[in-house]
Amino acid sequence: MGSRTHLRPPDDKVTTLVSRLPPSSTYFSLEFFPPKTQAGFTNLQARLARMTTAFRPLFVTVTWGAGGSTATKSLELAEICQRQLGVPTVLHLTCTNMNQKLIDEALEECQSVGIRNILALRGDPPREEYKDVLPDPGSKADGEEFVWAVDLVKHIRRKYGDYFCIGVAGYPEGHADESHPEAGKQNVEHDLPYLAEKTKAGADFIMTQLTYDVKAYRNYEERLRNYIDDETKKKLFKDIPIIPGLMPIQSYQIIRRITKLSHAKIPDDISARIEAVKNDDEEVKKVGVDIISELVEQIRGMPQPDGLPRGLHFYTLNLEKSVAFILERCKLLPTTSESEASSSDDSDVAVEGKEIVNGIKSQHQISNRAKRRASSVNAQPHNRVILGNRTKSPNGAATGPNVLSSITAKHEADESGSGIPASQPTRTHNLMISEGQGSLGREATWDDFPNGRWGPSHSPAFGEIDGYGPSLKVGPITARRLWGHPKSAADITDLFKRHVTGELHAVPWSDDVDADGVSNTGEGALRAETEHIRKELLDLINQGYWTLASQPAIDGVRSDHPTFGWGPKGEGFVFQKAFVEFFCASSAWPALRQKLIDASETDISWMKIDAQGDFESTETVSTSKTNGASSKRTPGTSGVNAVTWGVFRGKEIVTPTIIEAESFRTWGEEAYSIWGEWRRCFPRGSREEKLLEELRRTVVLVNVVSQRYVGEEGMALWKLLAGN
Ligand SMILES: Cc1cc2nc3c(=O)[nH]c(=O)nc-3n(C[C@H](O)[C@H](O)[C@H](O)COP(=O)(O)OP(=O)(O)OC[C@H]3O[C@@H](n4cnc5c(N)ncnc54)[C@H](O)[C@@H]3O)c2cc1C
Ligand SMILES: NC(=O)c1ccc[n+]([C@@H]2O[C@H](COP(=O)([O-])OP(=O)(O)OC[C@H]3O[C@@H](n4cnc5c(N)ncnc54)[C@H](O)[C@@H]3O)[C@@H](O)[C@H]2O)c1
Repeated sequence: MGSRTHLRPPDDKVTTLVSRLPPSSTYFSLEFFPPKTQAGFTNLQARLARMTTAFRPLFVTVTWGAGGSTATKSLELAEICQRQLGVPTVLHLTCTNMNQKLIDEALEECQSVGIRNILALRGDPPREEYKDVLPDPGSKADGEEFVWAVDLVKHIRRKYGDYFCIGVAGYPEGHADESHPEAGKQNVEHDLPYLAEKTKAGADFIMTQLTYDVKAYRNYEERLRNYIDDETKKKLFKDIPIIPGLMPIQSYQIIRRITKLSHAKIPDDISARIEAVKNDDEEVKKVGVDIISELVEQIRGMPQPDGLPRGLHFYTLNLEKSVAFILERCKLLPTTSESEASSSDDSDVAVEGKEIVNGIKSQHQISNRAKRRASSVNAQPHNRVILGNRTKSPNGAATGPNVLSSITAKHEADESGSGIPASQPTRTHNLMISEGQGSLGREATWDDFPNGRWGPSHSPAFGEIDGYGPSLKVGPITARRLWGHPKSAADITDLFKRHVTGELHAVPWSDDVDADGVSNTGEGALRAETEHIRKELLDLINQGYWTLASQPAIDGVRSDHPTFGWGPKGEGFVFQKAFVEFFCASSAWPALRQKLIDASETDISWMKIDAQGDFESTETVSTSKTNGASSKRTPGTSGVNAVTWGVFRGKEIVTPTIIEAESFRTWGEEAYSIWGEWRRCFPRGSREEKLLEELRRTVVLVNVVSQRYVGEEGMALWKLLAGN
């Protein structure tokens, strides 16, 4: 054990919580990731308070960025969940590609805040350069090396005894990566001996990769339950909790990307239902709720070993509405008492009044601040999905002390409950969240386009797709296959040219690429809209502007337009301002900067950042000019620029793509770390490695938007940038 003084922790181990549930009951857990931006973090706290109060999961889990990239934020979030909200928390922890001292620091920190559960993972395959990064002397046993998740399980057991309850990952459709290409693409049988090894080393429960394939999941669970370990000749997984991972469907783009990233198959019938509504986000969410609710029912119908409660794990992506609908539809929530029902029309009182205790009160105060902030950008308070057949659960509510009042609370549940005691108006809250009623409903926005182009940075879901941190998305072998061995800036220019002509489907910064280097969406290298500005983009690339993203100006085309349309079909019009984002040499920046400053500020807005985090924009320059009394605009405005918007019948204006300073800065950090990851695909000291490091240090990242989108003026951006 570590040397620090620790709180006497409650027995919040997942296995203990499960053992206290009534036989054959159903429980669920929720996964969250640390948001990228400070505003997102603040808003997530409010959302967590709402979700844990209203949904009462048995426990929550907090992800860990691969290589420790989110270490501080993950620990902060886990502490908020465990201590402030009093919800038993599982911290995910990976063990590869980071200074291994971090692992013990994280485990010690968990002890000091009373966290009793770790999901022990490998993370990305280990990279050579991390082999020498040893932990502090004495913390590792001789010969101990972190290569697989089992090494972390062993380390935790050796050093921390049985303080932690340990979960490990399972893969119903098989695990896939470059570390064992000889095993074929995905092979459940290949994984089983290693899952057995993790269990024998001390794992207490298995949590699975997300799946939409109920047949594959049924086979997997059956296979595990009947698996006989070669060494012990025992049925090793006979009664271990196996918790299937389910991800609510938030948008067409997200499900396409996430299933590719996680190598999960979408069965044909499910795929057809989603494809049929793919251009209408609201419909996708509705159908998604149906699909996941059906999966939940099918999984609940599968036999469990005697009396073992059935667990379900929801990957929330920090979003709340779809989960609220699914929990409601599947009757996974405690019922509403009469008094609760009567409070539903008076939601502000119900939320902020006497039933909210201790820390949670302040959480709701935070959420009110968040509400005010949210209303300033992209607020869509009346967004709602109407679902039929909402019935009240026939089972009684769970009883017990108030979990939110103390971290030592016990967790008990009846047959339908989730395991968290019910002294809050939980079902009422849930209905408010899903139906958009009262203050809870207003706060619980859909975050409609959280991972589309660049949604609002204040969304807790902003910018993440899997919550495991920034990444090149492919391993070294695939990176070299896709992008070759760059030895000069001209080689990089060539890659970008090939990308924009459609010959190469991804550059290292593209989202649309999975671990095998294949397009995620299957829609090809670029969106169809890019065709309209291909010539202009190629001109820019030839000038040394390596373009990463762009869009042409659009002046009110119908929402069912085959190239530019989105949103409810035939019910509105969509608009876009032209923009482009690119890297260019820092030596080219002063002249370009001057050109942008000389352009009319009402026509152009721009932002620039470099590897050191030096940020400049129209507004910072404008502010400094104001100090010299030459500005034409109000300084210090928020830096928020809606560049795509839609006007639909009966709705507020929808703004799926917003360019703003905070998200640009966050993206900038990620974009430079991708240079760093690409560099590591080559041997130390090689020409390629030196070139990529040199470029990482010296290029600047620039984003330019033209405010003019009407008629001929829509081409003004390209003319400005092309002109010398
Ligand atoms: C529920 C869940 C949560 C996750 N959370 C995170 C997270 O927060 N952050 C993050 O970065 N990633 C996360 N991941 C992703 C995970 O880190 C990756 O899937 C990783 O590639 C494998 O991790 P693992 O723990 O399954 O590794 P392992 O158990 O080590 O297995 C990795 C692969 O290697 C094989 N293998 C294991 N041991 C050996 C051996 N001795 N010899 C040969 N082959 C072997 C296995 O069969 C498997 O194919 C999560 C995954 C799941 C399912
Ligand atoms: N500025 C920000 O705040 C911010 C934040 C996050 C992400 N990003 C950018 O978004 C990209 C991924 O986001 P997304 O998946 O939502 O974008 P996306 O897939 O919607 O792409 C945006 C548009 O850029 C075009 N495009 C793609 N690659 C291009 C290239 N190399 N050159 C010119 N145009 C190209 C696409 O065809 C599409 O029209 C990242 O690569 C990054 O450049 C920017």
